[in-house]
Amino acid sequence: TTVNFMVAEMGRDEKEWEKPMEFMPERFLAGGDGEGVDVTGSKGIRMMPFGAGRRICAGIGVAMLHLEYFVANMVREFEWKEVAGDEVDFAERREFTTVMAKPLRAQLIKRA
Ligand code: HEM
Repeated sequence: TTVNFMVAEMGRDEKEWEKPMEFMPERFLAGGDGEGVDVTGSKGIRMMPFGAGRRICAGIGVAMLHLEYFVANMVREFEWKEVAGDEVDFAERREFTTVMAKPLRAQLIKRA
């Protein structure tokens, strides 16, 4: 039989996450409820962006390394701002996938 895990619902579980529907990336920093969260599913599963078990993403190591490297460089090199009058809206909008009602239109300013 097919068992379908509702991965998005894991991230909305109030027993696991403080204010799950709020965009709080700082929750993954020291002291936050997501500090050191195991994304491989070897200790427990609170989120599984790369799947889990035998068919877990084969690129998890390279993906985590390069995403951190990429984001760190983008933040170090540029100041990120919303375009005035075109602010982000995190509400969900259904398209083929679920997307943000108004995604970020970023204005990037090169840091001095
Ligand atoms: C943020 C980036 C990425 C995310 C979120 C992601 C996520 C996933 C997910 C959810 C699966 C399915 C796991 C399952 O079937 O249970 C998967 C499979 C896979 N991913 Fe990724 N992935 C990412 C980047 C990469 C990269 C950079 C590579 C290669 C360099 C890669 C290679 C693979 C391969 C080969 C599989 C198939 C594994 C198998 O079926 O045995 N992924 N990935």
